[in-house]
Amino acid sequence: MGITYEDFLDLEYDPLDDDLVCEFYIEPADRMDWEAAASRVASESSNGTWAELQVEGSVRDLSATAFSIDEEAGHIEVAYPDALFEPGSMPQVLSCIAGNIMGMKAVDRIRLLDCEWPVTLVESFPGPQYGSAVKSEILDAGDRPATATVPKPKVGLTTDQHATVGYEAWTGGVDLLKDDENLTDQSFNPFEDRLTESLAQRDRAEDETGETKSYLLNVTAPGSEMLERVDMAAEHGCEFVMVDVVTTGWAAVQQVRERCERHGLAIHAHRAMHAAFDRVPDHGVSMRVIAQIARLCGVDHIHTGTAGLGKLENEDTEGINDWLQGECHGLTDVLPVASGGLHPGLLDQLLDELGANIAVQAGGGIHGHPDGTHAGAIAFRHAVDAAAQGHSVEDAATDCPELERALEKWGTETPR
Ligand SMILES: O=C(O)[C@H](O)COP(=O)(O)O
Ligand SMILES: [Mg+2]
Repeated sequence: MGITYEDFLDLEYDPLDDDLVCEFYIEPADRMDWEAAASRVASESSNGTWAELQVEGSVRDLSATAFSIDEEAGHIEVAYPDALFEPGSMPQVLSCIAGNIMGMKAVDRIRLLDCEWPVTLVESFPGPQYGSAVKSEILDAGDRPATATVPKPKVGLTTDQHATVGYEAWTGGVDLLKDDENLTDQSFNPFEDRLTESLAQRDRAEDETGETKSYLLNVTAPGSEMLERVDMAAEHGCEFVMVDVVTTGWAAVQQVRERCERHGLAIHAHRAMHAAFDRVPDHGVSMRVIAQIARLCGVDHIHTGTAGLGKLENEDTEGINDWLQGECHGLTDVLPVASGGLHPGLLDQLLDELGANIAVQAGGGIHGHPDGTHAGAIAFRHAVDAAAQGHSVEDAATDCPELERALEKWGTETPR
């Protein structure tokens, strides 16, 4: 007797401890019942196909099982046996659980909502080196949020302008200068020049302020070039690299993680393009799962949104942050980064929602200050410190004219 998709459904199945359990939202296609749709998801994402297969023996041990169907919520759960996966290979894992099934005609919509990662699979990945410990091991942020800024315009500043903006922001109180997602190695601001000039300004800012400062240097590049940029960052005394993790791909992130361990560098993950997977609520891969993948692969920071306060659509920032900072078979946590349309007037609300164990990043909310970057950085840092101590930004503005000016300009409104 062969294997058909019906073999991939067992509503009595109790997942084993080392099964990977995935929760999906699905909408079965026209004339497809729930059981048929759920079993096809389990089949196509493990070792079945549309046709009956004439095979016997241990190959069945690699089959996934759809074991729960909640028609009202549209949720199904599928358990995947450990042996289906190549340990430590995120591309292979994703080619199963978020592969062909995303385009399968048996379902009109399918979204990977959440995963329960078993210890065996988790232990095959490195996880982060530092996580939220970057705040004390690399920076002087202590119990307050770490602060970061992206020079704006996001591309087009010369190297000298970029490094000067860094100096102004660092001396205004910001911990981290950050490259933007689409700034890598362009003619107007070449990678190595930017690295050396920014770090020279960083050293100057550290001498003047007595605070530790660092730089989130975007090393995103194709192939071995990215690893060479990681090496360069370490040689020049940078403590972080930044990677556009979705556009660059998880295999490359895993390579960067390995190389960063050699140098003791922390990884800041920018999630540009995540919304192609997670913005449409009934299809794709949730940001929660993207964040889980990033933690397993070993990033130390990842952007998880602004709890709806900033300029970008976000899904459940709080829940994602809780997962990133919760227990997962001993993995180091990840420091979530709130970024995208933040300004000082939003920080008390943001910290109310997300707590202080985060990094907060503002580009426009610092460089768009009426008195420029330095004043913008002072306002931003003052608002962060006040919010971390439970004060409202309005109260905090009474002894900080820069913050008062920022509030006059932006109030406490969400930008668009
Ligand atoms: O990469 C980022 O996080 C953005 O550049 C944020 O920029 P903004 O603070 O101006 O929205
Ligand atoms: Mg950006």
